[in-house]
Amino acid sequence: MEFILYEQKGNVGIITLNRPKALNALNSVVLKELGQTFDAVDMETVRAVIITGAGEKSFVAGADIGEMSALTKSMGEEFGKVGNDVFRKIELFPIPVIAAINGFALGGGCELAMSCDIRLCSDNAVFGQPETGLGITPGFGGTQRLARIVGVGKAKELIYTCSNIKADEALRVGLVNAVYPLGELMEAAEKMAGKIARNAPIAVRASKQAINEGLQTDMDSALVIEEKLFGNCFETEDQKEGMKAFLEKRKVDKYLNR
Ligand SMILES: C/C=C/C(=O)SCCNC(=O)CCNC(=O)[C@H](O)C(C)(C)COP(=O)(O)OP(=O)(O)OC[C@H]1O[C@@H](n2cnc3c(N)ncnc32)[C@H](O)[C@@H]1OP(=O)(O)O
Repeated sequence: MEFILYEQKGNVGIITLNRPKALNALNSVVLKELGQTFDAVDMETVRAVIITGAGEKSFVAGADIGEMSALTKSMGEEFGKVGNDVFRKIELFPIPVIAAINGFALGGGCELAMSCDIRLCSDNAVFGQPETGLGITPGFGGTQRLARIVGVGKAKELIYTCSNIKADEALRVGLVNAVYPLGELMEAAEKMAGKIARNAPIAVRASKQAINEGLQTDMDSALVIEEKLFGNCFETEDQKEGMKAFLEKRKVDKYLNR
């Protein structure tokens, strides 16, 4: 991999976008490698993934403007599909993905963060969708996910005005879950990932699936989705052990993922 670093620490996979000279901007190679990295995650042992940027200045400063400057209409549509396919893979990834946003998260960088389940950022983080200032729309899902996360009015304001927001406002509008001093961000992300990894993996995966699928439909249909996934948990060894441990007033040593 030229632009992606990956390491597994216990049950947590850590992906680092490593193109610091371009503030981790996303060109076609980075996007391809990012998709391949998720495909290669060991799903037997990894129970949560963290994605962050190399350096202390930028998570991802957007899609690569140099590459995009030469695109035609059809090439632009194809580039949008490349990014959307990778980000949809992340959004639908079976286990939780935490974005540890360590600086600029602009355009495709903000869109990448929004494809993750949980967003934690450092106090130097800056978010924005500056695309209309470049003559394009957001193209990796920003018109859809930003409105769903911060509300239609705020999303339209940010996209129409190309205004950036800092970490404190991102927290206020619900774009991030929490803000940390830069030097504490990864520790906080790994701590949260570790908490997730200690819970029953089948139940965590089923919860992500229920939320993702339920949001696509009406409440009655969504509750049926939840009922089926809830019921499935009762044929797992982890459910038997989890409830037995409570009744025996002890902690579960380790869920077995079965
Ligand atoms: C479908 C998705 C679409 C999109 O994402 S559209 C793109 C959205 N992103 C942006 O518009 C942000 C573009 N970048 C900037 O505005 C600035 O950067 C920053 C405010 C993030 C940082 O400014 P400063 O601290 O002055 O650094 P610097 O000298 O501008 O950047 C350092 C190096 O990083 C390269 N770079 C930064 N962002 C991108 C990018 N999005 N695509 C390609 N290269 C980028 C620069 O060019 C430069 O490189 P060199 O030193 O060789 O000139």
